[in-house]
Amino acid sequence: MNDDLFSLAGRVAVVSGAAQGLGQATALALAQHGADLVLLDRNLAGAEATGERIRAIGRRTLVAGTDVSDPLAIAELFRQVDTAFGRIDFLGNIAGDGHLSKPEDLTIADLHRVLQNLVVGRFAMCQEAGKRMLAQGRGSIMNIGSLASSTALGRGHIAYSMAMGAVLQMTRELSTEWSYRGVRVNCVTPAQVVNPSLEARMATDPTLEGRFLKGIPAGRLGQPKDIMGLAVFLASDSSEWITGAIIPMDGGNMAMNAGGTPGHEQRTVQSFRAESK
Ligand SMILES: NC(=O)C1=CN([C@@H]2O[C@H](COP(=O)(O)OP(=O)(O)OC[C@H]3O[C@@H](n4cnc5c(N)ncnc54)[C@H](O)[C@@H]3O)[C@@H](O)[C@H]2O)C=CC1
Ligand SMILES: O=C(O)C(=O)C[C@H](O)C(=O)CO
Repeated sequence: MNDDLFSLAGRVAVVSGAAQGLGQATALALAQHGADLVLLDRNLAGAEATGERIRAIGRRTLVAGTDVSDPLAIAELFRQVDTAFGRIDFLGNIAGDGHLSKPEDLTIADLHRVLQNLVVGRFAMCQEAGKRMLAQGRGSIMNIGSLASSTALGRGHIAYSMAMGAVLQMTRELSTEWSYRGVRVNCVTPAQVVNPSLEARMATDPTLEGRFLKGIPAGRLGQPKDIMGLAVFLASDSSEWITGAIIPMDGGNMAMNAGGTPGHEQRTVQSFRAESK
């Protein structure tokens, strides 16, 4: 155990989705605590910009425009990591985006695309990183799931929820298979965190933020910075006995058992009965 509870000096972390949002915040936090970084994002220019900030504080980087829905590209990336760093201590498995469609309108092609991106992509990343971590006898993986991993959101989240539910079970299975060999696997499940697509949806529907906030006792939406300390903790030796955990990062959403935010104003049972007469 390191003297500094949260030191990542000498560690190598791979972070997907590193161009912006939760991935970028994770990468910056890990670098601030001493880790060298492998940064990947299909937005290569964005990942490069994150890399510049990380090199400015003296850490080494490998930056790639890898699309995580392409398992061959992932395998190639990890070969490059072997050459550049020769080890992997932490995986922040974060890249991904949403997809909205009513269940009755969801095309099978879109369903495949969402599952390929969020489920196959997250798994291929875990598998490549995990094989190396198992060989080292240590490592930590942080999968990003969602409040949609364990509760229905409605409002067109069918494909996304199916995928994020799978990410949660993937985490539990991998933790069960790998933890006794030194590889920990956890799942962070955020509620609504501000990002460009969420902001665009809130701009289109001015009632949306208020409805989100009804499900968030902490009284505000999440910000990318909210993941920084948690990511450092999960990457550090301080979380040595934390594995298979589902960690809500949600301003209290799961605790109040509100589930997702309904697509309509809440109605009391009384008013619902009156309407149904
Ligand atoms: N923002 C939110 O409210 C929540 C987000 N999440 C999940 O957290 C993850 C990160 O979310 P944010 O940082 O807010 O999103 P974001 O949209 O700000 O950033 C996502 C990043 O991932 C990259 N990316 C997307 N698909 C990719 C692919 N196939 N290959 C490589 N890069 C890809 C994008 O280029 C972008 O840089 C996503 O998987 C999202 O589904 C989960 C719960 C809540
Ligand atoms: O509730 C919504 O609408 C969301 O978009 C939820 C979050 O943004 C999300 O991505 C859940 O994972």
